[in-house]
Amino acid sequence: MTRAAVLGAGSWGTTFAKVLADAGCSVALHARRPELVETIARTRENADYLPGVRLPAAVRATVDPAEALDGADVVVLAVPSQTLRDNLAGWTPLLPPEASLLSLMKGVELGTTKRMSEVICEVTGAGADRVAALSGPNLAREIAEEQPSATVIACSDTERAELLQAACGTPYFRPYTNPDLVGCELGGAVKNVIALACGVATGLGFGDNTRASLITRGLAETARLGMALGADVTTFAGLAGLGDLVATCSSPLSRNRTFGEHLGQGMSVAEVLQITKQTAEGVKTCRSVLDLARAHGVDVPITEAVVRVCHEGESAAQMVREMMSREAKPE
Ligand SMILES: NC(=O)C1=CN([C@@H]2O[C@H](COP(=O)(O)OP(=O)(O)OC[C@H]3O[C@@H](n4cnc5c(N)ncnc54)[C@H](O)[C@@H]3O)[C@@H](O)[C@H]2O)C=CC1
Ligand SMILES: O=C(CO)COP(=O)(O)O
Repeated sequence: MTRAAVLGAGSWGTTFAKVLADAGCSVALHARRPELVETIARTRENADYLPGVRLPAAVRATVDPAEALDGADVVVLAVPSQTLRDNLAGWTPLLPPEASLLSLMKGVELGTTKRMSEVICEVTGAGADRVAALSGPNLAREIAEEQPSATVIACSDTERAELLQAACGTPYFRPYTNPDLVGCELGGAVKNVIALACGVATGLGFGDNTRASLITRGLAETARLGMALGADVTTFAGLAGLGDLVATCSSPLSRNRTFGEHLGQGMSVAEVLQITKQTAEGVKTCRSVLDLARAHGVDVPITEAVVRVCHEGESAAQMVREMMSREAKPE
């Protein structure tokens, strides 16, 4: 039986622990707060993040990362992207040397512009063949409710990707493999930025034409950046590209879209941050994506607009005016 350790008991970490258990793994779920561990053990529910979802008996919550990691074949990382480096510093000495390291995170590190797999390799010293990323249209709540969906497991080592695919496939969760780690990780990170823009449009009262325009042009800028970074352009037509972009930009469950919607309704970034309890990765990752794009000479107008609104005080209305008055060009 595969032994999995899931580090991070937020909405996606907890949901993925359930997926792994339903796929037949024995799962240790590491949470930071002892009271949450105690509640999960007593009620079989993580009421803070997934109220009403019963966790299988094969999920064991623990506050001790050493206990979670002891004997793990698969280590799943599910913390906010900007905290990963610090989290890993504590966990690295405890990692079993042969374990696969699977990132669920969708962000790019501020300052370094590194993707999560790059941070993992750098901090842990693991070879690239041991590190994988899972990305796709995977809104946690829907998966926790066992609504059917598909995803991608990206790893340069295809055999390892296939082992991970087998470890987390269930009747409601269908993983595909893809060797294009760069494209899959970038698709997951940039879609959060585009979802913020779609949220702003929704908050301003705009409808499906606006949203579809942003999704389509957002995909174009993601693919341009991806190609500059060496990704396979076909990845962006897949689940980790278009699939995730459509789900996140369309769903009221998305934290990024909801964040943008509040901005579009006139709230300030500080006000929205105050009422946002979970991670909306795009708010910080938009800056890293813009840095990456500038370093590679790639035009990313939607990302630029999101950076202006999130970090430079531009209003949502001004953002729309500026985007719609850009110079005319061929598609
Ligand atoms: N929730 C979702 O539907 C999906 C989320 N993701 C990605 O998974 C990653 C994790 O997201 P969620 O579980 O949704 O986030 P969340 O905000 O629900 O939970 C984050 C978890 O990380 C823990 N954590 C550990 N160290 C932390 C620190 N230093 N600061 C803050 N929190 C810390 C928190 O205690 C919490 O359990 C993100 O990169 C997100 O983009 C990807 C697909 C779906
Ligand atoms: O990544 C996600 C769906 O695939 C979740 O999106 P949010 O982080 O915006 O909720």
